[in-house]
Amino acid sequence: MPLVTTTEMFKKAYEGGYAVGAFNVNNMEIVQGIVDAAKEEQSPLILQVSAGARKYAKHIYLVKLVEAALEDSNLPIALHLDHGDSFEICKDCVDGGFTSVMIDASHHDFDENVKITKQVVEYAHAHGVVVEAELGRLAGVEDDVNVSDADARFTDPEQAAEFVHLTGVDSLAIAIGTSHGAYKFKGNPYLDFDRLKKVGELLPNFPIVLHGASSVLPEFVAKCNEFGGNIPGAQGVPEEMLRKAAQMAVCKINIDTDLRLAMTASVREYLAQNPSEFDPRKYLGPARDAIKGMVAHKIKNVLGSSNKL
Ligand SMILES: O=C(CO)COP(=O)(O)O
Ligand SMILES: O=C[C@H](O)COP(=O)(O)O
Ligand SMILES: [Zn+2]
Ligand SMILES: [Zn+2]
Repeated sequence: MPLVTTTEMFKKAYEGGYAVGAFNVNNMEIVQGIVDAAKEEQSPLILQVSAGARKYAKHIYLVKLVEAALEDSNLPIALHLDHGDSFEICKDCVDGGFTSVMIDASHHDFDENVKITKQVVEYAHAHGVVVEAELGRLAGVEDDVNVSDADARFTDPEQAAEFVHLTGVDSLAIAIGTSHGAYKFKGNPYLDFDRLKKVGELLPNFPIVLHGASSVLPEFVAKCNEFGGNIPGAQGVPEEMLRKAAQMAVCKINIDTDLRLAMTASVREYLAQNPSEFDPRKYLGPARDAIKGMVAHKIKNVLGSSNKL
């Protein structure tokens, strides 16, 4: 089966009250762990690549890994650019075989965001590629995504509706309280579900995307800290809230931090317990298994996308 766009996936997810997981990929073990889990669960899948991933692994290696995953799994897989910050990077990915791109011009003002997004939509649609955009700002800190808490702004529902109509975008990432990384909430977790509901009412049948949706699973944080790590006070989005969002207008749930934590916890544990081992396959194998287990859990118990091919 060739790569697919997200159009059909989102239509089914919207109607079925579940979400499709979009997992960030950076190397072979991560791709294999995710795809093996999706295969076991017979789930549709979005594999997404950030600018940082393209810098780390090179575009061509990631595309070839995903092509291998397609052949190996026979699943409907979309290959998506995560947080493209310019027309040029989106064009590069459209030309380079992706079936979906995100133009994140949310750091610009509304009119400029509309203008850049429209330009990407025009080019992508002419090449059979779908487009995700972002309105509102998420808080959080990661390599190529760095917005201070003070900058974070929740999405205005009326503006979201206007933005979608003006740009012709296929899906929209909104800010309702999630953030990137492992430190999402200082106190009790809170997501603005009334805002999400309003967006859903103003944009019927339109797929919404939730970024910063890792739940920062306590077992992985504890394992990292037990075996020499130092990530105190990490906190993610409770899985109960993700389930609720998936039943509403959210059709795509982005997960990266949980992959990083699963992998790092496993590598730390293995190396601490086997100090004389130095064969990378010995610690990357279990790390791949840890990713597979975590992703299978998400698909089955959180996203609800098992057996939805
Ligand atoms: O939104 C993300 C990628 O775009 C990932 O979010 P997390 O940091 O919560 O995994
Ligand atoms: O949203 C950001 C993703 O987690 C990707 O992070 P990255 O830019 O460090 O690859
Ligand atoms: Zn953004
Ligand atoms: Zn994101």
